[in-house]
Amino acid sequence: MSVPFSQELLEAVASSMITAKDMELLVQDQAFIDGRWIRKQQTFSVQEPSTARVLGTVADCDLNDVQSAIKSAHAAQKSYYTSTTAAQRGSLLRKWHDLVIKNVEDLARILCLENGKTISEAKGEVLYAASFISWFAEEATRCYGDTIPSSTPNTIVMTLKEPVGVCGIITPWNFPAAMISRKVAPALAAGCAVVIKPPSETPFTCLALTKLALRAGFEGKIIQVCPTKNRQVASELAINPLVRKISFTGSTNIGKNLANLASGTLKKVSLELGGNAPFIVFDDADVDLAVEGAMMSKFRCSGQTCVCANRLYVQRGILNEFTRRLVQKVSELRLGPGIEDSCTQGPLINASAVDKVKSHIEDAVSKGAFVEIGGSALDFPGFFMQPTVLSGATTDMVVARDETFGPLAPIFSFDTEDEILKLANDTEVGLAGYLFSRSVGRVMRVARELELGMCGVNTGKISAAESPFGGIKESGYGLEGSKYGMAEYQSIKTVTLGNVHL
Ligand SMILES: NC(=O)c1ccc[n+]([C@@H]2O[C@H](COP(=O)([O-])OP(=O)(O)OC[C@H]3O[C@@H](n4cnc5c(N)ncnc54)[C@H](O)[C@@H]3O)[C@@H](O)[C@H]2O)c1
Ligand SMILES: O=CCCC(=O)O
Repeated sequence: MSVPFSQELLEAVASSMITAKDMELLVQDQAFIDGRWIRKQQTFSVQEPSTARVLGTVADCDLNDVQSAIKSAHAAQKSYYTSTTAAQRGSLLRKWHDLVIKNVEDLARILCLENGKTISEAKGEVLYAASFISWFAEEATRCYGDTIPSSTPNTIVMTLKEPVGVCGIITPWNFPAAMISRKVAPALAAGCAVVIKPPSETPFTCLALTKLALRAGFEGKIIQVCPTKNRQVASELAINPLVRKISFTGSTNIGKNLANLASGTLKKVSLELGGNAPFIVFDDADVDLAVEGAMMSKFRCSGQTCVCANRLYVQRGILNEFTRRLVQKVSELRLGPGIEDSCTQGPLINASAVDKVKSHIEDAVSKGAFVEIGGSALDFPGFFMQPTVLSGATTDMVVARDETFGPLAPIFSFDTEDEILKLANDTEVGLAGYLFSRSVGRVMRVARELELGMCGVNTGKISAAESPFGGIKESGYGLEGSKYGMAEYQSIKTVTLGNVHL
């Protein structure tokens, strides 16, 4: 873990603001409503997490803007669906995908600057975001209905899959590109129109993706983007009766709040909420693989992913060896501004994210945990927190219950399978989890008993366009990606064709 930053590196960062060339091509600071880019008097600023400077300002939409966007999307949605075939919608998505790939460097730069993740992670995220677009370009043409043997003579029962209508899309800052494309691509494939409220910390990536979608040929009113810092304005998406579906990714409390608001008009709702992932290493695991998995799962995006390992449980027989090797790997990380190629860990999103990690460390240490490596925030204008490993973590510590959402790996120990299942499931959320063991029997037993939506076995990498993504318990409901992802944006209509001999 190398700090402090060198003079060269600081200079590289100083010259890293979004350039005029990017501005012309992809950077956009206006809202997109009713097929037009709208400049607003009222704006809000976006901070660069690596320097705490203002990266730019963006239109701050008011209630009127959001209502106009919804009305316009509603007016346009039906004809979009009826005037396009599934193959045509797929083809538009493929063009969008190709433009995203063509612009991967610029998109990654914008994403890296506004989010802070390293440039290589940012490129990885843009490719990941693109993979959802191409996946749903294919799925568009595979939305089969059923014909059902009827219990009534001379009758055919069939089902039609139809778009739900206007979809409100609300996403978080930790994946500024992928969280948008994972929702917008299936919605457009199904024939819906979308009104997007991008995260106020990272709106530029969403606006750039929107520009590319328009270039690909999507009709302007099918995609509307309303950046706003005002939560009440954003919640109009959950309230307005013209919106028929709300798809939200973010924290559990806001998700519950939006679900309550959406119940007023009984909208279809998908919620991808917070996690508290257990990462379980049994004595019979391949330790190198487990350490590699922990590095990937814990330190991706500096620990700010919903599927990040939050609690590392290691069986006592390999506790010391695992801890030693993990600490060694963490010592090789390079913390610094994401835009600098050689850095492997970027800053956190803002000062309160750093404070949260610090408070989890302080609480754990006050209750007996030991800081094996890291432990401090950097005294630097950006929001840098050292990757940290704690040993001796126990269940009374805040880290056992709360999603840290930062680069903190607390190591707990356990002895038996029964004990670890109780510990792992002792949380109100159930998004992702990981387990490492060479025993197939154990893997199947434990994977079945874990209360999770997603379980990585002998791997820290579980996210992919083809894999169903979603949680259980208070991590929400609904699935994204995969063959199930389209259904979230469709309703099934049953058509009963009677007296077919007529
Ligand atoms: N399950 C998943 O797929 C998944 C993926 C990424 C992040 N997350 C979770 O998201 C959280 C981190 O993201 P965050 O801090 O941006 O979450 P957040 O809930 O604060 O914000 C998410 C989005 O909701 C908006 N928002 C906030 N209050 C709102 C309101 N009252 N009405 C309408 N919109 C509102 C925000 O502006 C942002 O766009 C973590 O808990 C993480 O686990 C979950
Ligand atoms: O933060 C949650 C989403 C990240 C992912 O898709 O793996």
